[in-house]
Amino acid sequence: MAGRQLIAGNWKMNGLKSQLSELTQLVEASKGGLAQRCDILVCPPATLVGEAGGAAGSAVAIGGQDCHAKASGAHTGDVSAEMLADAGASHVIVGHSERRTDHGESDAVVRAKAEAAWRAGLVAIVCIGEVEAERDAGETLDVLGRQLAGSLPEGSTGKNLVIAYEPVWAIGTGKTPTVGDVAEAHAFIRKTVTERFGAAEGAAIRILYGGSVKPSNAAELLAVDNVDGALVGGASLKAADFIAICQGARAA
Ligand SMILES: O=C[C@H](O)COP(=O)(O)O
Repeated sequence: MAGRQLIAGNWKMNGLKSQLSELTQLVEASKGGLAQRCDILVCPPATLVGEAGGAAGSAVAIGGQDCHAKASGAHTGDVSAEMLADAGASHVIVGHSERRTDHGESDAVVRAKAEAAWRAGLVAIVCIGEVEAERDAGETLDVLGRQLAGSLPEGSTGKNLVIAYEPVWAIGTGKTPTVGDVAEAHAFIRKTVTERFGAAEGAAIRILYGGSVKPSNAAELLAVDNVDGALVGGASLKAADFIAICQGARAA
């Protein structure tokens, strides 16, 4: 178990400036005591990272949703980890299944992006997870093992890395694995990182669960062994829902 839980919101490609009023409500709740319960992170679209950082102050951490592996250069439309850090981000999600699917990102690309995050001083949130056919074929742990081996850089620690386990079939579908399945996957991830990075870092690396987390199931999922927080998509867009999920965090 890695101490305080981290509840991270991923706004994905949602959010105009008006969405920042939801962040403002979250900041108020954080200052009002929610931050004592868990660490809170919001990853808005890149267009809002700077403004979100200004609104969040130190009450809520701000992260990016992706970064390029290089620091700068001729890569139209891309954003570097250095740019995110410069705008006020402390974290960046890499290897989300939507990036892996929409942009063909391989484990090697994800690993390079995690290293880029570190170069810029950001915490990398590396996403892994099986698709439904792999789950149905009983291949979940094989897939996770392969993705961990390929996506995590050498030198991963509890300070520079967070892992998000997101079964792809549970993302945005309202379907969630059983708590037993979540426990099995997280125990496997813990064992894998402990074997590779040693007992201290293996224990310190936070492993988030993601996929249809909402106020009604958050406390149950967050109580599972080796679940060190949640990566929340749709339900992070409404402050009231996200606050309710944070309130489901296990007391440290
Ligand atoms: O990054 C977040 C995940 O993809 C989960 O999304 P969701 O909560 O909308 O299922």
